[in-house]
Formats: sequence, structure tokens, C-alpha cells
Amino acid sequence: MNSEIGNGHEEKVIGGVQKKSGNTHRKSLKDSLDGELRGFLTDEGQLHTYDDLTKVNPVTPTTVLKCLQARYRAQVFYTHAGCTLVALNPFQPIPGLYSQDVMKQYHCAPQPQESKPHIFIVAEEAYRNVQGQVDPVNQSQVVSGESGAGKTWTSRCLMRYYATVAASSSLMKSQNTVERIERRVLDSNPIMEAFGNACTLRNSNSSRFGRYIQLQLDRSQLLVGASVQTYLLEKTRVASQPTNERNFHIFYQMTKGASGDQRKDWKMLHDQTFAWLPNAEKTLEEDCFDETVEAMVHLGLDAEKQGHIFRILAGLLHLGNITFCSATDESQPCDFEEHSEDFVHNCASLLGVPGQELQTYLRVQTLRAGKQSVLFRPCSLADCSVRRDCLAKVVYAQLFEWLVAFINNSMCAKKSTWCNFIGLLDVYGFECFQVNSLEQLCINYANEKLQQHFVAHYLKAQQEEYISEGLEWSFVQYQDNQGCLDLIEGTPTGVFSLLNEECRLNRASDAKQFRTRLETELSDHGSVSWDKFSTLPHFTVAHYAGKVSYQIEGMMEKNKDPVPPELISLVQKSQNPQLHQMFADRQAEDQGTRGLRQVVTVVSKFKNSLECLMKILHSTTPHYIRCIKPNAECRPLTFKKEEVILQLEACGIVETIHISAAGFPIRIPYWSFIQRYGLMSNLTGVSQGPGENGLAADGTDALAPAVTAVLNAALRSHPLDSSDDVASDRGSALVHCGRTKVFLTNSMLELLEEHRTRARSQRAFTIQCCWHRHQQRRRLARRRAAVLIQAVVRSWLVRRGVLSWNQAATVIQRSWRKWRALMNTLAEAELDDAEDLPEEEELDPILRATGSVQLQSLSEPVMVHGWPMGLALASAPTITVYMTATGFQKVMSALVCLSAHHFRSGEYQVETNQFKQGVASIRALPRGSIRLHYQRSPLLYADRCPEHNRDRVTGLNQILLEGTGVG
Ligand SMILES: Nc1ncnc2c1ncn2[C@@H]1O[C@H](COP(=O)(O)OP(=O)(O)OP(=O)(O)O)[C@@H](O)[C@H]1O
Repeated sequence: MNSEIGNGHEEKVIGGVQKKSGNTHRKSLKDSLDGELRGFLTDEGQLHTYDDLTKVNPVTPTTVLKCLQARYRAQVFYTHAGCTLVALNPFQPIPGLYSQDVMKQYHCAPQPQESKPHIFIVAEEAYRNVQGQVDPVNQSQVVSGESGAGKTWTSRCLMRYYATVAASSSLMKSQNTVERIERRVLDSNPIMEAFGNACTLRNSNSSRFGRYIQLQLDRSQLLVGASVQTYLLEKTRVASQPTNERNFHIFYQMTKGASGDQRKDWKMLHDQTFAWLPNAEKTLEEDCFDETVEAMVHLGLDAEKQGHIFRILAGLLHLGNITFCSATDESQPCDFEEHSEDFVHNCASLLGVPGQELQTYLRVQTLRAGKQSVLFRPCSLADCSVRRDCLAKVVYAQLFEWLVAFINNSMCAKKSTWCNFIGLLDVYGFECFQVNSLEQLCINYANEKLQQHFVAHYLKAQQEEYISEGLEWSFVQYQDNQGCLDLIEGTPTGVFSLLNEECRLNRASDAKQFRTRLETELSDHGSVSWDKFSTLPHFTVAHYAGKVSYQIEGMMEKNKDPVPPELISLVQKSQNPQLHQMFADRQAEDQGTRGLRQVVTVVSKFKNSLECLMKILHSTTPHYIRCIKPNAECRPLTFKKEEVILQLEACGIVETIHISAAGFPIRIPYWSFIQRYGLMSNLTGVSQGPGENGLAADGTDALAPAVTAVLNAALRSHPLDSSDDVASDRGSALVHCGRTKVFLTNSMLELLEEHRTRARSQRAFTIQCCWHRHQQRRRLARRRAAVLIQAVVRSWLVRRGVLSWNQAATVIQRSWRKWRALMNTLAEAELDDAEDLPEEEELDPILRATGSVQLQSLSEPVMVHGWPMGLALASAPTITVYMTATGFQKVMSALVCLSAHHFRSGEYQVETNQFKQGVASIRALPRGSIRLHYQRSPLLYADRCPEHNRDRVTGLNQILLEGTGVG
């Protein structure tokens, strides 16, 4: 990246004009602090990270410039400067900087201003202001800067942003309308640029007109329409182009992009050259005919209308090739040069006007003598050229105006459908050339007006507010340009008034005479000066951005902008419907206005339209975007400090920075302050609305003590110095309490915010504790209630269970008793038949004691309880059974066991004599053998083994067998 610093001449002379770059700027650039201290205050390595120029430390033009340069080097092109956005032109497309995703990102951000500085922040801020309906709801964005700084580019980006944002938030129903309007708004750009832009020395796509675009939004902030207002088209360019510059793009587009048929129609041969198309060999990306035609189609300009328009333009090109030569007889009109005959003919044919009349009126002036008689006076050679140029200028200007009206018709919504608007003002920046004339005076006057608006909005408003709030603060002196404005627009002794007066006097204009008049009338004005030694009459105006010297010669003629009436009548006869329509309207207009005031001069027209614009601006919330051209050669990524600082001063950024940084940029009404920060000193009880609290006797808001308490609390939170308060030195440097507002520096605001965050987190903690306690209590109470309910239910269930068990037990007992009684009876009856059992004393005492049956195998005795005895028997080869039949159940068990084993075959031997019958009695014989007497038992169920599959030893049997070692 290149970086060039100027050599700091006392006075920089640009185009014969003294720019305010001398002492001031050199001082600005050298007002740097001592190197070590500067290094301590500002980390130069981090300069590119500063998003706001008012935050660099210390805020001087030098550091600001360095910051901008560092950011530019890091390819960061947008930086805030207080309420203004500074946009540096990269002079090369930056991928992804304006993509749809980036637009959506800014649109959806909760706090867009906290994102990286971007043109979309300004766009979104304006859009949200409309959404929030904060007064004044309508918004305007003033994009300014010198030629080539990027104003048109920025306006295009803003338009694309709104088209996207409005479309993205639209409902399906309105999608078509939004797309249609959005498309049309965007399509108006290529047309306006083709007809209104040209390649100049300073910018290859320079807008030669100013424009104010109004984007109309409905209640839901959808884009429903748009309108364009244009200012001061540089129509002289049609007929005369400054050296090395070009005509309007549309002419080159036509000659380069026309088809064979079109060329034929427009009478343009391939090798045809046109005097009004200099530098035609230069090919620019703006020479894109197809794009213009496509946009025309989208906007509703059909092929027929386009044909008429292009024929008019081609006619003008042929007109430019007409040249004159003096007639041999001086009383006769000038002659056409030889080659011009064809061009006159072509021109007449393309414009659809009678060829003969065109030839006449280009060279002859008609003078009315009374109502009837008309005199013809041949024009001088110079006048002939002037008349030719006049015709071209008036036709082109009228065509441009018609196009703008057509675009407006196709985009503008009905007044009933929109309620708010966002306006984009793209105006030419401050201009000063070698030779400056009426155009520059008008342009610089417009810039003065806008600067005043800026000053009124920001700088002046700040100062006035400080004063009205009783704030004692040494202000940075800003340049009030009211003096300069009075010089230009003042009545009756302003430049414009005197110029108009001169034009209305029906006499030949004399520059020297007018200069003397100006000098006499304006001698008291401090903003005008005269170079007594200059040969050319001129006057020098001290504009806010520097001194500009205006040449008086030709100014009056330009102001009158006379159009020979015979030429107007000629085009009114045109067979070209477009041309005819354009001038039919003009006639009505001219007649009406001329009736009221003899001459409507250029400056009075311009002044009126500017006043309307200023009225609109004053009724809206303004946003400022200052485009900066980092180098005059339009080289990518080249930053020239000297050129940038001039522009920063010219657009008032330096003043903005000073005021923002030195003063108290934040001001909050007392009531709002208490609302936000009252919690820091437990002032939450303050509930009055704004203004309800009234003012104290000295005009101070009655909330002042409360505010002071909050501020003191914040100031005393300083870890090192807790004795600070509002009145202390540190306090008064950070904050000031006005009559109704608190004025804060950024650092005080940060301190307050920090304090507030802490206070809020303390409150949040307390609330959380209370809430947890409350939750805990509720949980405990619920648990207790649940336990109680469970206890009651369980006891009820137990009671119910016990009751049913009791009943069941009673039933079982009863049944059991009944059954036992029955068994007893049966057993008794059975045992009555049995033979005598051995005496009790003969039994083994063990058997008697245990009540068990002992099965004596040959190897070892086996004790068997209950029915598994059968198995034991089965596994013993020879068995001797001793039984103590102390109970009937035991006997029955033995019976069951013994009855079971007979189903097993072969492995053991049991002596039975009644195999198929049940055991009727058991006898233990003295020799150790057992004798079983079977008979059918009435207790059939007792024979049954619980195991159905008697062949297998499973379950308890298995366990028992294992336990006893059987098997
Ligand atoms: N943000 C940008 N990114 C890339 N290139 C840019 C940007 N802004 C401007 N340019 C380049 O700078 C050129 C000049 O910009 P633009 O035409 O917008 O200037 P201007 O201020 O409107 O000039 P004028 O007053 O002469 O119309 C553009 O053609 C474009 O090439």
C-alpha cells in the first residue's frame, strides 16, 4: 500500500484556489505529542482496532489520520466518528463486504451498533427508527464527499439493503409488490447513471447531477414505492466536454452497443466520429448498452419509446457535427461548412423536425416587432454555435427530466399506501477547479447548506444544549458558515440576488461592471475577497472547506440560460412523439411562470429546489455518511494523508471529533437516569414520570439530589480513591449535572454501567436466594403432605388386609377343625381294627423322641421325614423300619411314602402282600423286618406324592437325597 504525505506548504494552491491547508493542516499533522508519551497513550499497533475516531487517544487530527490509515491498510473501510460514519473508498471490489448474508447479519443483530462499523449499521439504524416510530419518524441519510469518493456506490448499497430488508420481512402476499418495487428502484440506477453520469478526470463514473431518493415504506415498514428528485444536471456537458473528459455514458453506449439495424436507423456508419464524443476509444465498464436497455424494459419503457429516445440522442450527436462558417455577405446568415449539410439533414430527420426550419433557426434570430410583424436577424458565427449548443442542452435536459418523471411514475406509490420514508441524498461534494463558474458556485452553495444542517444538527445543538443546561465547558470553536451563506443567498445583497438582478436588466452582461457592483454591495462581508491584480474579473468566497475563486465572465449568461424561442417552437413541431410530448409540457410551464416573473434564472430555480430539500431534511432524523477519497488517482489501497485530512476538514469530521471527545457526548434526562441507575443507591421508589417531579426554584430538576447520590456512589466505587464525588476534580471531568439532564463522558457511562451490572447481579442473587428458599419450603410442605397421605392409605390398606386375613383364618380354622375332627374320627375307626402295636418302651428311644421314621439300611441308618421316605426306601437294598406313630399324620406320611415306591421297578425290594391295596397297618417285628398290611384307605388324597412325575427325583427330593447321602 502506498502512503504519501504532503510537504506542508503554507498554502496549498489547487486549481488557482487557496485551500485551507496551510498552517492549520501542517499544524494538524505536526501536533503530535512527544514520541514516548504518544507511544504510551496510543498503542500504534492497535490503531486499526478503534471503531470510533473519537476513541483514539489523544484525539487529534494526526492520530485520527493514523487510525484511518491503519484501518485502511488492514482493509477496514468504515469507521465511526461520533454520529457520522466515515467511509474510505477502497477503489477495488471487496469480496463479501456487501453480500446478502452480511445484510442479513446486520439486520438480525440485536444491537447492530455493536457490530463492526459498516454502511449497513447506518441503514439498519434508520430502518429501526422507522419501526420504533420515534419522532421524527422519517429518516434521511446524507451521503457526501468529493467526486469519486464513493457516494453513488454507497447510495446503491443502501438501496440494495432496503430492498433486501423490506423483501425479507415481507409476507408472501406482498412479496410480488416488494419485488416489483425493489427491482424498479434498483433498475432506476443504470438508467439514471447512463443518462446522468460521465467519465471525468476525477471519476470514471461521475454523477453529473444531485439526487434525493425517497424510499417509501408502509405501516409494516415494507418498501412500497420510491421517488427520485434530481438537482442541477450538468447539461453543458452534452455540447462541451472538458479536456480529457467524456460526454454522458449513454452516447458511448449507443455508438458501441448498437445493432446493425439500429445504426442504420440512427444514421451512424461504423467509422462515424462525432465531435461531441471525445475519448470514444476509451472503453469503460459503464459502456454497457444492454444493461441500460434491460433496465428500461423493466421500468416499462417499451421498444417504441426506446426507439424515440435513441433517435433523439442520435439526432443530438449529428447536431454536434454541424459547424458554421462566415457568409461572404455579412447581411446573410452564416453558411454551413461543407460536410455539415448531411448532418443537418440527419439531425432534422432523427429529431423529426422540418429540415429547412432547423437550418434557418440555427442561424437566424427572430425578433418580434409588435404583435404581428416578425423580423429575422442573421446570427454571428459564435451565436450560431451557441444556438446549436443551446438546442442540444435544452433537448437533453428535457429528456433527462422526462426520464426521471417516467421512473417516478413507475416506482412511486400512492400517498395513501405509504406513511414513512427513508431519504438518501447523494450530492456532489465541494468543488474547486482551475476555473470555477456558476455550476461550482451552486454546488458549493449546496454543500454549505448541508454543512449548516450538519452543524445545526450536531455541533450547534450540542453547544446550545450545554449552555441551556448551565454547563460551563470550554467549547471547541466550530466554523459557523452562516456568514458565507448570507454572502451567497442573502437578500437583497447576496451574490445570487445581485446576479438575478443583473440578468433581469435587459442589457448585455459586462463582467467587469458586475464585479464592481459586487465589490460595492458586498464590501462588508468577511467571507468574500478580491484579487485586485487579477486580469480576469472574479470574486473569492471563503467556504467552510476552503477558499474558491469564481470567474464572473459568462456567469450571467449561464444564469439566464436563454433558449431561443424559435428553437423551442421548432421541437414542438417534432414528429417524434417523445420530443413533442416533452416540449408540449414545457410550453405550458414556461408560459405560466414567465407570466409571474420575467426570467426564472438557474440560481433561483436551484435555490428553490434546495430550500425544499432542506425543509425535508429538517423534518427528518438525519444520518451522515462522509465518503473519503484516499487518493486523487483512484488507485486501489493507496492512502494519501494530505488529501484525506483536507477532506476530513471539508466535511466537518475534525470538528465532530473534537466536540465528541472533549465534551460530554452522552446526556440523559434525570428521570430516565434514575429509572436506569436508581437501583445503585436503592432509589427504586422514584416513580414519577418525566417532568412530573417539576423543577426546583433554581430551575434544576427536583431529582437532582437523587441523581447526585447515584453518581457519588459510582464514583466512590473506585478502588483507589473512594473519596471522589461529583464536585471533585475527577468527578467534574467525568460528569456534569445540568438543569434537567446529566452529562456524561464515555468513561463515566462505562463506570455507571459496570456499577449497574454489579447492582443488578446482587439483586438477582437476592431474588434467586428468596426463590430457592421459597421453593425449598414448598418442597418440604409437599413432602410432608405426601408422607401423611401415604401413612393414612397404608394404615387403611393394612386394616383392610388384617380384616380379610382374620376372616380367612377363621374360615381356615373352621375348615381345618372340621377336617381334623373328621380325620380323627376316621383314624379312630380304622385303628380300632388294627392289631396291637409294640409297647412304647420297646421302641427305640430316639424314635420316640423324634417322632420320625428311621430307615435302617445295611450300611447306615437313614432318617426320613414325611413322604420322601419312599425314596429312601427305594435306595436301600434292605430296609428295616422302625416307627413311632405318635401321630396319625406320621402314620399317614409313612403310608404315602411306602405307597409311592412301588411305582419304581427293580432297584429295591419291599415285601408286600397286597400290592394293589393301601397299607392297612404296619407292624414292626422283633427281627427287624417290617410287615405291611395294605388295604384300601379312605384317605385317597393322602396317597399322593406332590411330585406328579414320580419317576424322577427332583426338587425337594433331590435336596433331601443329597442331604442324606442317599443315591
Ligand atoms: N465501497 C466501495 N468498494 C469498491 N469500490 C468502490 C467503493 N466505493 C467506491 N468505489 C469505486 O470508486 C468509484 C467512484 O465511486 P462513486 O462513483 O460512487 O463516487 P462519487 O462520490 O459518487 O463520485 P461523483 O460525485 O463523481 O459521482 C466507483 O466507480 C468504484 O469503482
